[in-house]
Amino acid sequence: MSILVTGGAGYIGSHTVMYLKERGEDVIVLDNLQKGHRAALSDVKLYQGNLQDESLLDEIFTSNHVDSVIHFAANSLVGESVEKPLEYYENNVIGSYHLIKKMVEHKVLKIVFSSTAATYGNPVRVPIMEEDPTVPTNPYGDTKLAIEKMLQWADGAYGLKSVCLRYFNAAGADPEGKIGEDHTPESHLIPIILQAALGQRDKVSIFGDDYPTEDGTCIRDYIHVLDLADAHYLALKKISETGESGIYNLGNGTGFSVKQVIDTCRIVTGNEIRAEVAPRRAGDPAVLIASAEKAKTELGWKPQYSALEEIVSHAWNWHQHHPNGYQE
Ligand SMILES: NC(=O)c1ccc[n+]([C@@H]2O[C@H](COP(=O)([O-])OP(=O)(O)OC[C@H]3O[C@@H](n4cnc5c(N)ncnc54)[C@H](O)[C@@H]3O)[C@@H](O)[C@H]2O)c1
Ligand SMILES: O=c1ccn([C@@H]2O[C@H](COP(=O)(O)OP(=O)(O)O[C@H]3O[C@H](CO)[C@H](O)[C@H](O)[C@H]3O)[C@@H](O)[C@H]2O)c(=O)[nH]1
Repeated sequence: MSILVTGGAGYIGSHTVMYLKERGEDVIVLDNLQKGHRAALSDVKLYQGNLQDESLLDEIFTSNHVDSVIHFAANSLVGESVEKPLEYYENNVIGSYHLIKKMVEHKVLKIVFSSTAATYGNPVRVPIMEEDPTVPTNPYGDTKLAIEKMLQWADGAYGLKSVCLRYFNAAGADPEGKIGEDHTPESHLIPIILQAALGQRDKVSIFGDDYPTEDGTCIRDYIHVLDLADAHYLALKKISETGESGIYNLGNGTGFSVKQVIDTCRIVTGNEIRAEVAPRRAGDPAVLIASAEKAKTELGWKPQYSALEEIVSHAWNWHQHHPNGYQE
């Protein structure tokens, strides 16, 4: 396969690029490096530019034999999207519109899209199934839902086949420690806790302890970044083999509260980690847990690193060896 990966220099994108290359696939990356890192890509052709640049997309599609796209490039922070919704509609929805338009023009008719659990909003049941209602509680989830719909209509009209992967909370790092998670500023729970374990923060803020959960803190389903990478690989194979579009949840089916995640990080790192309750963060649903049975049955997906301790230990290995991320 010859694959264009948008957002390939980002956290999940770079792990997926590495995974695809290890399987002998031909990969090129489009990333504007607003969040991504050149150093997260070894020996991969990078087009540094914006999704919305149609002439750059023309150049990419004419000078490479791209047969499919994996589309990660997006703004992806729940809290930030509530504060800056227009930036999210512009970068995510309008950016995807330009990409999809150019794919159709250049007859590149296979795409795997990074969707999210945030499309569901407050779930009507857990574990969440793909057919459950999608009522996002934040603009970020709404932009992803809009893109899913754009893809569905583009399938009917132009034969663009898509797999939308609704991942729950990506976490962990390459087990060999070659690459990992590095966002500035960091906002994700596990890297923030590990920064506190390294002494780079004095404490972790727990955003709300008055949710309707056992310990009052939000519950999430954490999924290893390499298990996500594997699902993208399987999704591409599925589109090529069956020519069918689909939507799949990706998670482990087990929820951990913010307090449980902090406790797990204390065990893995052996460090005391200070935590303090702070106000709720806008846009957060109380509980998100996946049913990923459909991905297991239809894509043949089998997560390899399901235990939270293992996920955290891979992240801890990366953070210990790269306390300043890619900036050595
Ligand atoms: N991290 C999670 O837990 C999670 C969960 C569900 C879904 N997702 C989705 O997965 C994808 C990747 O997430 P991530 O955590 O790796 O994020 P990330 O910010 O690390 O990666 C996104 C990459 O896209 C690039 N990018 C953004 N806008 C761009 C544009 N207009 N043109 C070119 N490049 C652009 C950034 O520079 C970055 O390298 C996102 O679409 C996100 O919404 C993430
Ligand atoms: O310092 C922090 C950071 C986070 N949290 C809490 O920890 C949980 C996880 O928060 P993250 O920011 O790590 O992740 P989100 O659940 O907000 O979102 C992530 O997973 C979503 C899917 O569930 C999205 O797709 C999104 O892109 C991705 O960032 C949330 O309840 C959040 O309120 C804290 O209590 N303190």
